Amino acid sequence: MPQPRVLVLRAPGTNCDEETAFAFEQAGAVAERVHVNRLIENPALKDRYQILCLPGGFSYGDDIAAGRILATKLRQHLSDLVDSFVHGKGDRLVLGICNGMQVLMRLGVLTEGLPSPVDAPATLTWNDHGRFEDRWVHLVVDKTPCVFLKDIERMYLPMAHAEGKFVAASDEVLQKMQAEGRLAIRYADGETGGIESDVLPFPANPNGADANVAGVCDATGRVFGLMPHPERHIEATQHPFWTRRDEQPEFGDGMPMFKNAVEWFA
Ligand SMILES: NC(=O)CC[C@H](N)C(=O)O
Repeated sequence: MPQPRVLVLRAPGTNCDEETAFAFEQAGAVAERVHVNRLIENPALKDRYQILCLPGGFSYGDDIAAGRILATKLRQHLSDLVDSFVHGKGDRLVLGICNGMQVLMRLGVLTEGLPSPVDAPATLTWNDHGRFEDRWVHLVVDKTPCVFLKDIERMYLPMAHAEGKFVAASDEVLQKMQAEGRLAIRYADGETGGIESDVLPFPANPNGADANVAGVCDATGRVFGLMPHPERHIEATQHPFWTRRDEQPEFGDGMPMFKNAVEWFA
């Protein structure tokens, strides 16, 4: 099987790049962590990679708004890189995890093609309770073209964010995203495993996100951002109750996402 090469983009304040590169490597890819300044010095580096991954963390200290500065830096200095992964020949993938999703949202690549009644069709803002929240959440996958979520129905993953509440600018935006399968993954109730209301009460929906949205993709399904951390649950023993399970699954719930990305290039 061809081994895709992953560009794991680092910036000051990134703190999940090692785990994310490790997850891709475990899934069979070749992953390299590259600082954004190295790419600005040598933009041709981008041609070595098939997957662009923006990992979690606090790039530039979450100053102004989480993801804002790195997104501006990418737009100002590396728009060719972004364009080649997002559009190009349509033969590359983009994944943003947590702070990476925040960057992709600020760049606008996850909301392309949507009506924009205000300055953006949708955004990520502060959790309803106004605090950083760090714990595990139940997730359900919608019918979606998202390459990373192929054949995945549910996941149990850690979340760790303060600015993770997905908000759409209008019902029209939400409806169009839903119709296109772009509201790819949502928070679900831990007891029932379902989504019983438009906005599930806390703690099932940890931030008050519209339609319980935890991650969205573009219309092609090749560009995906999610707030929870799949790279933190790639091994069965990372599950908080692993010692109480009768049988251990082969992998943690996050692993199939990385494998799907690798297999897309097969
Ligand atoms: N885990 C992360 O990527 C941190 C998310 C982000 N900077 C926030 O707190 O909103």
